[in-house]
Amino acid sequence: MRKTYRRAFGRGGHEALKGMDLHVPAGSAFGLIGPNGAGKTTFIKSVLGIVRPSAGTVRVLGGSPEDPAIRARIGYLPERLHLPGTWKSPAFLATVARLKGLKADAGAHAKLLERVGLSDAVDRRIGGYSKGMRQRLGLAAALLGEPALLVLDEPTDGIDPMGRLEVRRILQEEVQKGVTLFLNSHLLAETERVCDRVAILADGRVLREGRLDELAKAGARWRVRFAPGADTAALGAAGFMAVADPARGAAAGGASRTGAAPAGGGREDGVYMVDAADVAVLNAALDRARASGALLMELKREGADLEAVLVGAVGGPGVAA
Ligand SMILES: Nc1ncnc2c1ncn2[C@@H]1O[C@H](COP(=O)(O)OP(=O)(O)OP(=O)(O)O)[C@@H](O)[C@H]1O
Repeated sequence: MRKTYRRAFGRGGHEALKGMDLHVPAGSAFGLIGPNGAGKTTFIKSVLGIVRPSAGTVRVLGGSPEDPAIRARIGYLPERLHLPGTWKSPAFLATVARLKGLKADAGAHAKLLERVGLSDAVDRRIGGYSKGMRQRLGLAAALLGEPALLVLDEPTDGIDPMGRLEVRRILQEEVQKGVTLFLNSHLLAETERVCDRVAILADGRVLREGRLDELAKAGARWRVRFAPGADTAALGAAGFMAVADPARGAAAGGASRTGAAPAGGGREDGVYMVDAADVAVLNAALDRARASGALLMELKREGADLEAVLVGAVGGPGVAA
């Protein structure tokens, strides 16, 4: 799929999506991540039928996103929520339900508000809600009518850690029920906790896509500390890179993930990095290190988080638009 935003006058335009091909399996919890301006919102809008692709097609829940029957099965939480400040949340949900063509069901709406932790705030005007409360109300609105697909743009924006836990629990319950979740979040830890699949989008193209555990495994890096006196040359031959961190003393906790020094330049504190796609490779490297007389003191997985995968795919700071 391609999307070029045309200029109002004259020729040309801005190509936001440059040949994006993405399949989101039904029932998955799918996270879309990428730098600012990558095209994430454009893609979401095309899934919702708000933006029409310049080339290619979008199929959602087996149909067209422009089909009202398909749209009715999608719950959407936009990044920027516009809520009527003078209203109260039950009236807001009732109106959204009517717009979605759902039957009026005050009891179901009350349960939904309880589920998102807003039952104590039903008598208050929405204008007085905190950012987190507004997000929760938006989530309740997205959940109206038990959608088959939930598209959430920054759902935990402004929500405190306990609230995030609650939102995550709700999203996990939905996925367990068979709902497909499509999440766009800058909070990578959130995506990591909620999603089982991830696509990395940058400059209008999908750079990586797959199961989170597989993407993470591919970039697995381990931080290892050996007892003083290890043979650095032998460790280098076994794949261990001495960490080059000028800040002496920060080795165990604060050295740069990418700051590896050539083998042979090992530091007194014995901290090294080793890349190992799986535990078998890791253990083989450790066996080689031990065979050279090195004694293992600490071992910590380093490169398997989503941030490392993203930086690895996109190329590190400075690429964000
Ligand atoms: N209506 C529009 N008209 C023209 N250009 C647009 C329009 N909407 C988005 N763009 C451009 O398309 C590109 C992709 O924007 P988009 O909002 O989809 O990115 P994004 O990944 O959601 O970014 P962010 O993470 O900052 O929200 C950007 O360069 C943006 O300036």
